Amino acid sequence: MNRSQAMETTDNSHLFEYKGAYFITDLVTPDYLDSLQDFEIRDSDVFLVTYPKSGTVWTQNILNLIYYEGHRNGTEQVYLMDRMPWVEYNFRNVDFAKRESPRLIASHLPYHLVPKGLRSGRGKVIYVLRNPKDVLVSYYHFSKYSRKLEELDFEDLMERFLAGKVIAGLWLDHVEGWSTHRDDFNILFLTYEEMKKDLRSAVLKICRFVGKKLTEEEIDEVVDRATFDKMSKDRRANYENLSSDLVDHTKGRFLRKGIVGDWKNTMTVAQSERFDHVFKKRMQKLPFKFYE
Ligand SMILES: Nc1ncnc2c1ncn2[C@@H]1O[C@H](COP(=O)(O)OS(=O)(=O)O)[C@@H](OP(=O)(O)O)[C@H]1O
Repeated sequence: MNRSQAMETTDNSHLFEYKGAYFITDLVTPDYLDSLQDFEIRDSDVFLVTYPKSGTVWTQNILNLIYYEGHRNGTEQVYLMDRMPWVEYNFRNVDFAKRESPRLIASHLPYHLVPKGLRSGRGKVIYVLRNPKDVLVSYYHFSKYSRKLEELDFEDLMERFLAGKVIAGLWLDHVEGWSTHRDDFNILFLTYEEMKKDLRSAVLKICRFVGKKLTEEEIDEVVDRATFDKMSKDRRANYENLSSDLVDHTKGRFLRKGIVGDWKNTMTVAQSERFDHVFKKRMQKLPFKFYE
């Protein structure tokens, strides 16, 4: 496939298509995405992978609280985006090869575009997913304050979402891809909903998966600092230092509501039915269930 076939713009120029997924035009190039195939993976690397708006920043914070005592006890003032940068949206120009191990890295990449080393079982992946209707609603609010996305009314955005013409591509492809190729990776799946229901258990699951032994008090501290209220006020974790080239801080927040089932406050019955009509069949085959 040549470059012009691989890169097709959507109806808007804010995103471009690359090998079945969509990326923010201003923030990454196809050449850089190509180069990620050979990004060298270390056994100690931990990748947090999500479809956008599924709980990335939340889990980033949890991992940082687990790994860094200074983040946990509040003595270090390092922003999450610097501690755990995005591999494909490298807007802080991080030199990953020079970073000390263990490296914590975030990504929205579909399984087939991540570095080859990760696909052959090196490093660890934590994949967090969320009810796609809540993802859509969160994305809708995000697109209002992001300067890199087109602002659409809800109905139009929903059609784009159902067609997969949004960041990272079709939700079903992303989740299905990671789920069906789980055996290629050293991977832990978590849902946003289980994290909301029992954050402590989710933190313990993550600790076990990455091989970190924290004391009961340290676990309590991680859980406390990862709550929505605490994170909203924590400048290191709430993304309010994000450059105003990227977002208009007067129009929204990364930590918006942080609840399960907010789609019911936004979507009409007809919209929800339309969503189900397109998504339900493939969703039923997934090993994840969303009850709200
Ligand atoms: N601590 C905590 N508890 C509960 N929920 C939380 C928390 N931190 C972030 N969030 C919610 O996660 C949503 C943002 O998703 P992402 O961080 O994946 O966004 S992004 O892809 O990185 O842009 C966004 O969801 P919505 O509130 O529904 O918009 C955030 O509020």
